[in-house]
Amino acid sequence: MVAKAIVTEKEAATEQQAQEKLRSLLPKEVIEVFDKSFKEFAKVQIHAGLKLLAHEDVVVESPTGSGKTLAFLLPALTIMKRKPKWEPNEIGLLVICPSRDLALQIAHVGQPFADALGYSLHATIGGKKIETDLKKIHAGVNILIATPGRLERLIDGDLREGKLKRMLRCVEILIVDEADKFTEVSFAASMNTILPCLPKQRRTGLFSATQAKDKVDLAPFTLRSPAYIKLADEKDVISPSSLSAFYTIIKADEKLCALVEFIRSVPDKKVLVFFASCQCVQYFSMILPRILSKRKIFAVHGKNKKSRFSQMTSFRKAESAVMLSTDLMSRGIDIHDLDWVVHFDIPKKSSWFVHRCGRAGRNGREGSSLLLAIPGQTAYVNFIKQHEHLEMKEMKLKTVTELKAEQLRQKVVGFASKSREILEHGTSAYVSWLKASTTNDAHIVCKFKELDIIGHAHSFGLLRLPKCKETYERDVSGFKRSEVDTSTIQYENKSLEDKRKEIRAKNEKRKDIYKEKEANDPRAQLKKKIKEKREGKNKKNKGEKKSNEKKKMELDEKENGEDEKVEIGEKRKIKTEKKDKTKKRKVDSTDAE
Ligand SMILES: Nc1ncnc2c1ncn2[C@@H]1O[C@H](COP(=O)(O)OP(=O)(O)OP(=O)(O)O)[C@@H](O)[C@H]1O
Repeated sequence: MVAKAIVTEKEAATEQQAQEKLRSLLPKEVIEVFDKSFKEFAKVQIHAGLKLLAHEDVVVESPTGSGKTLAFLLPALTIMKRKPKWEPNEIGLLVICPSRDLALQIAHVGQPFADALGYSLHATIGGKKIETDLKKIHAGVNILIATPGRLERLIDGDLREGKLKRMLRCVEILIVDEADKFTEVSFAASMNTILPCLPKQRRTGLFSATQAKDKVDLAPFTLRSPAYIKLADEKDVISPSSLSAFYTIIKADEKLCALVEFIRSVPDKKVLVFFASCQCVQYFSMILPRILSKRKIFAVHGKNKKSRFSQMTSFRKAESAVMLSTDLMSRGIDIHDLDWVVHFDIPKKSSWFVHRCGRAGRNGREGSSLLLAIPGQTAYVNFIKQHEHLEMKEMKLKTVTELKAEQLRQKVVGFASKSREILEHGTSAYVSWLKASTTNDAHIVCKFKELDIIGHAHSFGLLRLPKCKETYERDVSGFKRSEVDTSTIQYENKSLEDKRKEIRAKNEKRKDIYKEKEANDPRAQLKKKIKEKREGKNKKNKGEKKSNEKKKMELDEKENGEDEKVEIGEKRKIKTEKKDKTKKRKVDSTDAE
């Protein structure tokens, strides 16, 4: 597959001409909806739109927040409009994206255009019943926005009727948003189910801020001599020029204190904090509201599927708030007034880092990102600069002190000492952090064995250091173990506590019954006696055995010694006899000579 030359500014003539050219190609319904919200097309919308409308496949790489969503929706809807009528059971546009939240966001952007054109649009994401979704799609869909896993399950679930496959065979445009994400193994199975259902004679557009570095990874999409459109801001980097990236070096013990002090320093800003795992988001969403009681704190992660949408909506609406999230929100999510992105932990893949940063500084609006790095992670700053072309400047968090960190640790230990939920979530969060720290792609530059895991345990406010593979091999003597008896810590949730008490009582009762049974059961008594006797005997035997063994060894030594002596004596005797014989023979022979 020989790709065409990279599209450059020259090729698209002047910006104004290009604007007019694209405007002339779009249906009036689309223009009317677009003009309600925007004045002119973004650069990526011009370049991608002109290529797609010229019947070319495209691979588009454009900075985060540069307007890629409309860059594929506008031309895709225009291509659909070329067909006079779309029947309810014909899907003309299929958009695949990696997360539910992004699918809903794309549907939200595309709905007004679909309504204006009279097309039915549906976003199919996990969490709803397969049958319900299939029923809705069978009733009639022209534009389908789907997460791959969900679409795979719908195709598998519809095999009997096969109506969905027939609908997919009408697809004229396939759009894959955050396309490089689909080169990850986790999506391979789903894509292998979906792609063969689509007609080969279609337009395909792959969009992302970071396209796959190896073009071989794009093979499954069967692109036909695609145009590679690579747009970058002035500094020729993936991140927009409106984004300022920082890092700060803090001790592991002071990490939570650094996050709290930073959030306090931006009271009227919108902050998005990224953690390494769901468990960390769950845990810190329990303790941060107790520390920053005046701030609105929201949380989204893969486990809170039900409340995720409402948390996102509330965060979007809030003037100033803090959102705690996993990398679920690292791609595509558009919160146009987000001011800060904070990396509490580094992501699993370094390419996700720039996507995380790109949640801020969108579409020309100023935004910033801050990496909380601990000693041993400074190499990560250069790693990102080298691999992701994102330069970070150092920032000092002056209000963070050892004393404040220790006071905060004791405060969190206090929370955990009164709430079993916090105690248990803290431990599982810390264990998940340990595992994440050994599996990210930067462990080459940030070696796990150099990470201060004890300092992190203090930052998590743990009462006990969990026993697991990662802590097992380490010197944990520096850990500040709390004297609180954790078995006395109760759940805040009454029903949970009652259940725990019930289980403990049952266990105690079982132990008493066993003891009583053993005391009253002659056979058990006999068994116990025999066992004791045997143990006694064994002990005695062991003792005797040991002493016998010792005696035997002594005897052996002795016997061996004697045997050896005898042996040596006999050997010596034999030798002397031999000597005598040879002497005698000599004497004889000399006589004979
Ligand atoms: N032509 C335009 N003029 C002004 N703003 C626009 C235009 N097109 C899109 N936007 C706005 O820019 C913001 C970013 O758009 P979008 O989410 O499509 O960016 P993106 O490139 O897909 O970002 P990401 O790489 O993070 O997915 C949105 O708030 C959107 O409303």
